Amino acid sequence: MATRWGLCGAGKISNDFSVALKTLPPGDHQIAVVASRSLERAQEFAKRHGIPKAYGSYEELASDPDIDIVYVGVLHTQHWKVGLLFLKAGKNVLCEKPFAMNSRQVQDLVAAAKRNDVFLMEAIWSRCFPVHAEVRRLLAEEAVGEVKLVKAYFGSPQLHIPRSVAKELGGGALLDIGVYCLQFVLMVFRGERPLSIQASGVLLDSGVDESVVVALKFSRNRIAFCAFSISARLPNDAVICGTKGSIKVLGPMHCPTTLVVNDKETEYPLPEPSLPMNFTNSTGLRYEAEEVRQCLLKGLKESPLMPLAESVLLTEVMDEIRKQVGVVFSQDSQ
Ligand SMILES: NC(=O)C1=CN([C@@H]2O[C@H](COP(=O)(O)OP(=O)(O)OC[C@H]3O[C@@H](n4cnc5c(N)ncnc54)[C@H](OP(=O)(O)O)[C@@H]3O)[C@@H](O)[C@H]2O)C=CC1
Ligand SMILES: O=C(O)[C@H](O)[C@H](O)[C@H](O)CO
Repeated sequence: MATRWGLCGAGKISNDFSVALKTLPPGDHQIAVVASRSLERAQEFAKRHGIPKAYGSYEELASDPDIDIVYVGVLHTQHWKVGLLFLKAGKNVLCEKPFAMNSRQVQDLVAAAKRNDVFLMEAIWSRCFPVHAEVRRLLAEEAVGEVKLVKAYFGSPQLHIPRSVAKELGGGALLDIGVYCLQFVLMVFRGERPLSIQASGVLLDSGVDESVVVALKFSRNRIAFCAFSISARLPNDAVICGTKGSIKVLGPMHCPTTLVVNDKETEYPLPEPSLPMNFTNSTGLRYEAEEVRQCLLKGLKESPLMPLAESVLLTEVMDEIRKQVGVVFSQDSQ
């Protein structure tokens, strides 16, 4: 029986998610419906992607009994509101990153999932990539000795994109792309809460972060350094430095296909898309979709690859960084 998906939002990432699912066996994944605030946009999207049903409201999607899980692909300013709508309707939810605008909103989502006994996962798709699985395997066998330092960069010039720069649209580097650097560090250090966080950043006139650097300290004298920017192009790689060698995830580290372990390079190629995509390596969204399917088949309520407790910690770390660099959203006082 195929996993039946309902898409919330008919935008860019939903387009890529739909195309990525087409690289998986149709007996395993089907997109049953797409919902948009605009029925016309939903119908156009459904026609382009061969989706049988289109709704002009998220509420209709929340009431549809014939879907197994909702993919939330709307702006992160909407994740909390629409996530609660679906969770309270008893729907399983895969919600795009960042989970929500702050840790209080994330905790509300987690509480609603537990209260309604449904599956919930933050779509940190990176963790489902074969490269990240290999990184976890190498770390488990201490292939580079004791890890002492982690570095993760992500710079993507996107000041021309409204949702990247407007505060009311959840703009800023941290929530959009810094989240990938920080999640990588937490993955390497197995979800440990950092002992200290030191952040420094520069803000746009809109009050969102343009570029940020962060130093994090962990137990046993381990440290991490992250830099992320929506104006500068950075190498976008991540490096794990141990006492016996190094592991390098080549850019784009958030959707990687190349791993270098002690100077030995291995490729993990992606399938080609059947339709145009909006973002880099988006057929890699297939990996998180399959992770979700496997979780649902096992009756799990969260993914071991991105546990809800780690999503809460990740957002708490981002809250602290925002506090230090001076980015405040309206959602922080609601
Ligand atoms: N995993 C990944 O690789 C990526 C993840 N993302 C994440 O996906 C989410 C969506 O990003 P993206 O697809 O680029 O966004 P889009 O600009 O394409 O918007 C997505 C949807 O959000 C809704 N929306 C857009 N603007 C507004 C607004 N002003 N007010 C209310 N709703 C609005 C619309 O839904 P509707 O159709 O219902 O009107 C739209 O279709 C973000 O949270 C982003 O972080 C983005 C890129 C890559
Ligand atoms: O998740 C992402 O990839 C981000 O939302 C950015 O919008 C962008 O795609 C990075 O280049």
